[in-house]
Amino acid sequence: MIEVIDLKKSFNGTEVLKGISTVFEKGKTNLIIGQSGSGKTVFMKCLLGLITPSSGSIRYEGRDYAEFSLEEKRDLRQEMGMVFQGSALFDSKTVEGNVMFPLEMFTKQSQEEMQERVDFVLKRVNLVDAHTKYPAEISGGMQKRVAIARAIVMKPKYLFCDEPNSGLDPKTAILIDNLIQEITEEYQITTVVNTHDMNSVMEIGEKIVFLKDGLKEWEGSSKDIFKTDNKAVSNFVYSSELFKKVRQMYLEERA
Ligand SMILES: Nc1ncnc2c1ncn2[C@@H]1O[C@H](COP(=O)(O)OP(=O)(O)OP(=O)(O)O)[C@@H](O)[C@H]1O
Repeated sequence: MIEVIDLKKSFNGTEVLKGISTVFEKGKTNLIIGQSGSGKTVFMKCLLGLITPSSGSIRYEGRDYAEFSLEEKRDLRQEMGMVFQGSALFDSKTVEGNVMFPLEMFTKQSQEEMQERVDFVLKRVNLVDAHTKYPAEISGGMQKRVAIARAIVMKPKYLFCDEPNSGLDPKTAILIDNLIQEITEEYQITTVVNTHDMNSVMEIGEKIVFLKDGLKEWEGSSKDIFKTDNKAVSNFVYSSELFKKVRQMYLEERA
């Protein structure tokens, strides 16, 4: 679980995060949405410990990050998996080499143990025949699966995904979303996803935090988002005619 309390961040006197408080529970897929420039990336980088907040606190399993020793910060970093926008795989390494990389870097496991773990996670993301292929030889959806396998190979407590669907067709995007949600639940990970994808909001939004101008404007689940009368969130989510119609049908069905 991650608790965020009155988080603020300024750059050169400009406040970008203006006091955000929220809770991300384990076993849940938590989404951060909001317009470009609303502070999503800065917020996620604070959660990852890559940016130091100006004030406020972030608690991991109840413990304030500011109180962690350097060693504890390093340990925490190893409990965090990350799926980057565009997958960020090493082109010169095979699928297997990419997934094994964190184990080689951060553990003292034997080759056999590492191989067993790599085989397990690749199977878990439904990639069984791609071990020796290079990223350029597989599809974007498969690359995403490799990125997810690499993110979970160290058995993380926390999983952060930055725009995991960017560049994918809608059907593949839904498969990737569902995979992230399944893994989150199965391994009881606290997952935070930064997304622009409204399909993701509807499909896997167990908890959605909507940021606007550096503030939490709204939070709730994908079900709540159908019913909300918050103008900012409905203007953002229902900016397309299709989603307006979906929402209308949902509300009519329940009238
Ligand atoms: N290192 C930095 N120095 C100064 N300003 C920054 C820095 N990083 C981000 N900002 C500013 O913080 C604001 C929020 O940026 P952020 O990247 O978090 O937005 P975002 O919601 O992730 O946008 P997008 O959806 O386009 O990725 C922007 O005005 C940005 O210019």
